[in-house]
Amino acid sequence: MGRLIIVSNRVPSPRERTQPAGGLAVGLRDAVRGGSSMWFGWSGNQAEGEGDPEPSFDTVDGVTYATIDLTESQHEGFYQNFSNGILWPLFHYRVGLMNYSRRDWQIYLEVNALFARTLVPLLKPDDVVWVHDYHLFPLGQALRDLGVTTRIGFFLHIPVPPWSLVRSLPGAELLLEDLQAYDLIGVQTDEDADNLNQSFRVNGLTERARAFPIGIDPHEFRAQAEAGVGSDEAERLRASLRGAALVLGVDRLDYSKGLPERFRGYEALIARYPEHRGKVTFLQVAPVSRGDVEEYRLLRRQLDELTGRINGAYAEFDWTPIRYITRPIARDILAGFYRMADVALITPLRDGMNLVAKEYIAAQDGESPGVLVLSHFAGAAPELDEAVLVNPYDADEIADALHQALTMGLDERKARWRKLDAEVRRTTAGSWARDFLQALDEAQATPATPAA
Ligand SMILES: O=P(O)(O)OC[C@H]1O[C@H](O[C@H]2O[C@H](CO)[C@@H](O)[C@H](O)[C@H]2O)[C@H](O)[C@@H](O)[C@@H]1O
Ligand SMILES: O=c1ccn([C@@H]2O[C@H](COP(=O)(O)OP(=O)(O)O)[C@@H](O)[C@H]2O)c(=O)[nH]1
Repeated sequence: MGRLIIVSNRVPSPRERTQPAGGLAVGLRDAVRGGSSMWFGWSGNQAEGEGDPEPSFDTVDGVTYATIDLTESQHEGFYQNFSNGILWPLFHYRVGLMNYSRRDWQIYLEVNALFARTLVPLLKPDDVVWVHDYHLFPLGQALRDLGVTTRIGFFLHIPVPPWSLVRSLPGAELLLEDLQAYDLIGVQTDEDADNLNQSFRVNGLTERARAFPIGIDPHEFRAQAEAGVGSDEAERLRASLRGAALVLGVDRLDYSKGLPERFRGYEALIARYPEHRGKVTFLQVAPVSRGDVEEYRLLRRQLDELTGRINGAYAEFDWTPIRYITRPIARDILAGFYRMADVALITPLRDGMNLVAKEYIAAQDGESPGVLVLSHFAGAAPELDEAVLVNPYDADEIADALHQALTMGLDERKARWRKLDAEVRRTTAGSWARDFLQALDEAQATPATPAA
C-alpha cells in the first residue's frame, strides 16, 4: 500500500507541547503515529503576498507535515465565515445562527480549489487520500477534476442534521453532489449516517455514509494521567481544593458545548442542594476558540457575566463555586486533572463525538473512579451509555445528575466505570483509522472526471 495522505484544515504543530485545543488534531495524531504518511493543511499563518503559496515541510516521527499559508481574506471567507459562521452552526442544528453570504461560499470553493492545486504535485499514484471535515467538503471533487484517480475517503467530525435542516443552506445540493467524489464517507454515529444518507437519497445520489466513531489512545492517556496527578499543577490544584470535591468541564469556548446551560445547571445544584455549598468546586477549562467569529465573542461575554453573577451570589470568603479559565491547558496536565476530578460535567447541546468524555474515562483510577455526567447529544453518548446521561437544556436535570454523581457509592461508580472503560478501549484512535482505511480499500473506486 502507498502512503496515507491526510488533509485537514487544522494540522497540529508537531513540535509544540500546547496545541490549539480540538479533537480532530488529537484523534488523528493518535491514529497516524508509526505509519508512512503526509499530513497536508493550513499552517495557521497568514500569507504575505498574492499568488499560490508554496507548502512548507517538516518531518517528525515518519509523518511529513506539509502546510500552506492563507491570505487574510481567504482565512476570513473560508475559515471564519463559511466554515465556522455557516456550516458549523447548521450542522450543529443551529440554523438561526447561520450567517450566509454568496461571497463567502465563493471564497470557500476557491480555497478548496487552492488546496487541490497545491496538493496534486505532492501525490504519488498509489497514495490513499483521506480528507477531513466540513472545511473541505468539495476537495474530493476538486482533486478528481485535476485527474486524481486514487482512493479518496472523507471523514466528517461534526454531527449531521436531517435533510429538512441541511436544505436551509443555499447550494446544499451542490455540496452533496461534490461528496459523491469520495469513495467512502465516514461520520461519527449511526444517526449522522442515517441523516446524511437520507440527504443523498432525497437528491437522487448514491448513499455512501457509514459510522466510524473516533476514539483516543487510552493506554497512552492513562499513563499520562498517572504521571499527571504528580505534576506541580495537579499538586497546586489539589491543595487549593482543600478537600472539596472537584467537578471538571473541559471544552473549547463554543456555543455547541452548552456552557451557559451547564453553568445554570451547576447553579441549580448549589441552590437546591445546599449541603454541597463549600464542599464542591466546579472548574471549567474553556480555551478561547474562533475568537474572530461574532457568536463566539458574544458567548465569551455571556459566560464572563454568568460566572460573575453565580460567584457573586453564592461565594463565601473562603469558597468560590466556579473557577473559569479561558486559556488552553496542555493535554498531559489536563490528564492529571481528569484523574483527580470526582465528576466530569460534559453537556454539549450537540457534539460530533467529544473526546474529552473518552479521555476522562481513560484517566480514572479503577479503584476509585469518578463519575461521567454526559449529554445525550454528544456523539459519544451511544457508546458511553453507562454515564449519567442528561438533557443539557434542563438545568434541574443537570443539578439532579450532579447530586447523584457526587453522592454515588463506590460499588456503583466502579461498575459503571468498568463498562465505560471497556467501551473506550474497544474503539481507539488506531482502530478507528484502521477500520476506516480498510473499508476505503474495499470501497468501489470512483472513476476520475476529466478536467473541463
Ligand atoms: O480547528 P478549530 O476551528 O480550532 O476547532 C477545533 C476542532 O473542532 C471540531 O472538532 C470535532 O472533532 C472531534 C474529533 O473527531 C470531535 O470529538 C468533536 O466533537 C468535533 O467538534 C472540528 O470538527 C475540527 O475540524 C476542529 O479542528
Ligand atoms: O485546554 C485544553 C482543552 C482541550 N484540550 C484537548 O482538546 C480536545 C478537545 O476535543 P473534543 O473532541 O472534546 O472537542 P472539539 O474541541 O474537537 O470540539 C481534547 O483532546 C482535549 O483534551 C486541550 O488539550 N487543552
